Amino acid sequence: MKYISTRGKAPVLNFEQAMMTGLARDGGLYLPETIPTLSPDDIAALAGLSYEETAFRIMKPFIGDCFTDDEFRDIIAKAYAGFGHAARAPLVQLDSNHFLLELFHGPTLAFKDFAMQLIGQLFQASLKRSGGHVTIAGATSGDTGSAAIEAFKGLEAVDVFILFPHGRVSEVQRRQMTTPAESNVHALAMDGHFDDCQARVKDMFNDFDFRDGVHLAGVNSINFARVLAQVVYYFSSAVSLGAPQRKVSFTVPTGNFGDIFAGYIAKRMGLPIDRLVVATNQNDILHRCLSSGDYRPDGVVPSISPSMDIQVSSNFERALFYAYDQDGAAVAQLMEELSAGGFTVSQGALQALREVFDSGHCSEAETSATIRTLFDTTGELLCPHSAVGVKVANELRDADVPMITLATAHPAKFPAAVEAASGQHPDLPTRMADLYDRSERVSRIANDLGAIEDLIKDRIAK
Ligand SMILES: Cc1ncc(COP(=O)(O)O)c(C=O)c1O
Ligand SMILES: N[C@@H](CCOP(=O)(O)O)C(=O)O
Repeated sequence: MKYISTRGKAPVLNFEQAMMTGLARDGGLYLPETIPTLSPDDIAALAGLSYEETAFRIMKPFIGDCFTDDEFRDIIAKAYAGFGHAARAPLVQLDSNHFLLELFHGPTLAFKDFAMQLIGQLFQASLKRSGGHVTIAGATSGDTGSAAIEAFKGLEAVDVFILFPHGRVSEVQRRQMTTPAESNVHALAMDGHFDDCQARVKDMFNDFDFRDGVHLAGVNSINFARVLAQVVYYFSSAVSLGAPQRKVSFTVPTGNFGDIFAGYIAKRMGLPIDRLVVATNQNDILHRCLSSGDYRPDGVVPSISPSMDIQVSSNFERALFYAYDQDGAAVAQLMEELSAGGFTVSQGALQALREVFDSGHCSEAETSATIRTLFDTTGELLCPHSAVGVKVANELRDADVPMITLATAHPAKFPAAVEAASGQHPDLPTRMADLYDRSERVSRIANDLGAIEDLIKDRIAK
C-alpha cells in the first residue's frame, strides 16, 4: 500500500513511513493511493467478532507488510486492553432507530484514545526497530493532547510537546495534560486559539531544518494512522445494527474533520452508509461551506464544546482531494487561497461533497437544552460535543434508517457545562478521582514559531 499527498508533490511512502512522517513535505496530508474495499460477505463476517479482531481485519489492508500479522495483532491487543468497557465502543439506544456510540471508555475519556493508544503502540514498535528518537509536536483543543500524553508518557524514544490554547480548554482536559510527572511530557499553554496552535505545528513541519534536526513526528489527525484507527468503530457499530444487509447513517460532532473523514473512508471501503452528517457548534464553518460552497474562517468563538472550537479544519483538505478527483494541484491552489483568507468550492466538487455529507449546527442554548432533555427522557448524560451531535441528528435523521450519533467524550471532562445544563454533576472514574489534587507542570508560550522551536530544541538537548 502506497501513500500519496493531497497536494501531489511529496514523496510516495509506505504506511510506516507515512505514519512516522506526519505532514507531507509539500504541506499536504497523506492518504492511501487506493482505498481497499471489503465485499458484503467480508463485512457480514465481522458480526460477533471482538473489537480487536474487527480492528485487525479493517486496518490490515492499509498496513501492507510493514508489520507482521502477529506483531499487528499484539499491537491492537495492547492498545485496547486498558479500555473500561468490554465492547470498547458500546452502542446505546436513545430512541426508535437512534443510537449513541459511546467512544469515551478509553484511558482519557474521549474518542481520541481509540487512535492514540494504537499509534502509541505502533510508534513504539517502529522506533524499537529503527533505534531512533522522535520529537512529537501536537496541537490540541483539549482531547488530542491528553490522549497523546497518555499514550506516549514515559517512553525513552519520544519527547511529546503539546500546544493547547491558554484558558480555552476545560479544567479536566488541562489537568490531564499538565499533571503527568514523566519528564518526556511537555505541556505548552499558548496564547491564541486552537487554529493558532495547529498552524504553528504545521509551520514546524514546513521548517525543514527544524523538522529534520529534531526528528519531528505528528500525532494530530494529519497522521493518517489516526484516521485509520477511527474507521474501525464505524464498521463495528454498523454491523451490530445489521450491516451490510441494512444501511445506517452517522452523525459526527465535528471540528477538525478527522472523525467524520474516517466514516467517509469506511463508506468508500464498502460499508453501506446512507448519510454522514457533520454536526458543528457555533463555529460552524463546515456547515456553512457545505451549504454555500464558501470556506472563509471568520474567527473562533469560545463555546461550551471547546474541543470543536475550530475554523481551519485540517482534514477537510482530504475530503476536498476526493471531491476534486484527486487533483493535488487544485487542492494546493485552494490551500493557498485559504492562507490568503478563504476559498470557494467549485460546483462539481460541492455536489460531490453533498452526495455524501449532510450538515447542521447547534447553538449554545440548544446544546444545553439537548443535554437536559436527553437526561430527563433517557437518563443518558451527554458531554456538550455529543449533545451537538444528538441535536443535529434529531433534526436531520430519516426515521427509516438507523442513525448512530457518535458520543465523543465523557461528560465528566466538562462538568461545569453539563451540571449547568442538567443539574447533574458528572463524576470522574475513581482512577482519576485525585486529578484536582495533583500538581501541575506547564509552560506559558507566545504564539511565536521561533520561541516554540527554541523551547523544544532546548528541552530535548537536556
Ligand atoms: C470531544 C470531541 N468531540 C468532537 C471532536 C471533533 O472531532 P474532529 O476534530 O475529528 O472533527 C473533538 C476534537 O477533535 C473532540 O475532542
Ligand atoms: N478536537 C481536537 C483538535 C485536534 O484534532 P486532531 O484530530 O487533528 O488531533 C482536540 O481535542 O485536540
